[in-house]
This record gives sequence, C-alpha cells and structure tokens, in this order.
Amino acid sequence: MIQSVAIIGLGLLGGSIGLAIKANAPGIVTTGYDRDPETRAAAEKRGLVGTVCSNAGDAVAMADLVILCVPVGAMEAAARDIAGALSDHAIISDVGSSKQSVAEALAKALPGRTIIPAHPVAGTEQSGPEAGFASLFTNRWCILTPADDADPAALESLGEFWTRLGANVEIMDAEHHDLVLAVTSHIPHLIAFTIVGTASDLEEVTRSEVIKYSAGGFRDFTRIAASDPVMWRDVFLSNKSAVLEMLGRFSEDLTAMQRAIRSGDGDALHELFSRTRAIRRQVIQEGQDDDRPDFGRKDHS
Ligand SMILES: NC(=O)c1ccc[n+]([C@@H]2O[C@H](COP(=O)([O-])OP(=O)(O)OC[C@H]3O[C@@H](n4cnc5c(N)ncnc54)[C@H](O)[C@@H]3O)[C@@H](O)[C@H]2O)c1
Ligand SMILES: O=C(O)C(=O)C[C@]1(C(=O)O)C=C[C@@H](O)C=C1
Repeated sequence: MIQSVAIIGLGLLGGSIGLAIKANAPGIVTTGYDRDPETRAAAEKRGLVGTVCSNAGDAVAMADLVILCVPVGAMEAAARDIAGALSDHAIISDVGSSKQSVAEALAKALPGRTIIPAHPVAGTEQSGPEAGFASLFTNRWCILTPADDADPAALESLGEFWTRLGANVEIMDAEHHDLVLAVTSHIPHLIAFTIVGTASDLEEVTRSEVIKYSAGGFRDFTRIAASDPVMWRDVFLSNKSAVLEMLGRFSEDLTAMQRAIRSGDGDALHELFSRTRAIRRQVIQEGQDDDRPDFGRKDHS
C-alpha cells in the first residue's frame, strides 16, 4: 500500500498528480522537488504537494513511490540525483511520453532498484506549476510498461495508485507503446508544429492575416502547436525510430492524397474522409474525446 509519494518536477504533470492525490487519496503524504526555485515557490503557494523540499534527496527519502515528472531528456539526471537517498522499498516510476528510452535511462541510473515506467495519456498544451489540475487523469488511460522481470507486487501497487487518481490502467510492452503513441500523439503534434510554422513562413500571406483569419481547423492546430518546446524536442529525440517509421507511412499517404487532388480523383478523397469521419464518431462514443468545454484552456484546479 502506497502511503507516501515524492514528485520530482512540479510542472503540469507533477502538479496535477499532487492535486489529484489531495482530491482522491488525501491519506497519502506528498513531497516534491523541482530544480527551478521559482517553480518550487509557485508549487508551495498552490499547495501542489504537502512539502516542497529544497533538494531532491530530501523529497524522496521517506517515499514509498517516487514519480519523475521531468522532460524525458532529463529523466537520467533526475534519477541520478535521487539514487543515494531512496529508501530500500521505494518504487520508482515516471510519466514520460516515450517509454523505451526512459526505461533504459532509469535502469542505468538506478541499478537494482524497483522501476515501473508509466505514461498517463492525459495533458494539455500548458506547462509549469500553474497549469496542473486535480481532474487531469479522470477517465484517462495510464499505460504501465514494466520490464519482463518487474516485481508483480510493485506493478499492482502502481496500478492501484493510478486507479485511485481516476485513471484507467493498461499494461503494455514499452516498444509497442512507443509505436502506438508515435501515431496517436507524437506525429499529430509534429503535424501541428509544422503546419503552424508553414503558415507563419508564407511570404504571400502576412503573419497578421494568419492570426486574423484563423479558421476553426487551423485554430485547433495552434493550440497543439503551443505545447512546451523542451518537452516535445525530447519526445522526438527519444522516440526517433518509431516516429520516423510512422512518418514514412504518413508521407506516403499524404503523397497519395496529393495525387488524388492533382488528378481530380474525388472518389479517393471521399473514401478517406468517410473513413476518418467514422473514426471520430467511434472516438466520441468510446469517451476518448476532449469535448469538455474549453478543456485545457482554463484553470481547472
Ligand atoms: N504535457 C503533457 O501533455 C504531458 C502528458 C503526459 C506526459 N507528459 C510527460 O510528462 C513529463 C513532464 O511534462 P510536463 O508537461 O509536466 O512539463 P512541465 O514543463 O510543465 O514540467 C516539468 C518540470 O520539470 C522540472 N525539471 C526539469 N529537469 C529537472 C530535474 N533534473 N530535476 C528536477 N526538476 C526538473 C522543470 O523545472 C519543470 O518544472 C514529460 O516527460 C512529458 O513527456 C506530458
Ligand atoms: O491534449 C493535449 O494537449 C495533449 O497534447 C496531451 C497528450 C496527447 O497527445 O494526447 C500529449 C502528450 C502526452 O504524452 C499525452 C497526452
């Protein structure tokens, strides 16, 4: 049974975990650390965790569960920081958006430790200590990617923990996770970053026109393209092979659409758009959409 949780990195994800514990599992004692002093001060002010510590070692010393909530490129450094201060029984987990590289980094920095990587598939385009809110994980998936020899009791405890925060828990192989998320999250973000960049670079269209005439579709892309640059740089560098593989497929499909438009093949366009419309309806039926009004754009705390 997890009775104390240490959160390293008090931004959107770390802050939301702290607030979700407070709301759903108030008996759990929380401590936290962020390397940025301003973030620590903001976390203290918002009460994201019970105790904000001034170093990572103090934050993790008494914890049953330590969750690393830093960009994936910073996981190894954050793990090294806590290595000497962990209690013997501590479970170490994370929330990184890619899983194979994080699992490798944690295993390298914390040999012999109980490590269960995880990815709550929930977020917004906001970041930092003001962005977190308690209901972020409600009815969202949290994917656990244990190694084959992971401790079953630790896996069960971590699953129970995420269930208490409102998430639906799924267990998946890390390699498969990275391939699936490349298609469902990483490439959609790359497309948004690219189209917004392309629009702002167009010489025939001024930047003020891009902003002024942002129609619905483009506006949705600008929300995603406003996501944190450090987080996303690290996601693409860490999930390189899966992203490049899926990007190859996507480029071929895009070329087929280009060909259909050039040759006036309305049937091909209609067939694809009908198929994608059906998928959207399925996503809504299965409750995986973000149709909560203004989701991610207002203070949800
Ligand atoms: N934003 C999302 O939508 C989302 C969703 C699911 C998972 N994730 C993953 O969660 C993690 C955190 O993302 P976020 O959105 O909360 O980012 P964030 O920028 O809001 O917070 C990250 C925090 O980590 C701190 N930090 C960086 N290096 C550190 C270190 N070595 N030690 C201590 N603190 C350190 C930063 O100061 C920052 O406050 C990332 O790995 C990301 O891939 C993000
Ligand atoms: O809703 C958003 O704004 C998000 O980008 C959240 C989102 C996603 O792609 O769904 C982003 C990265 C994560 O690792 C998990 C969730």
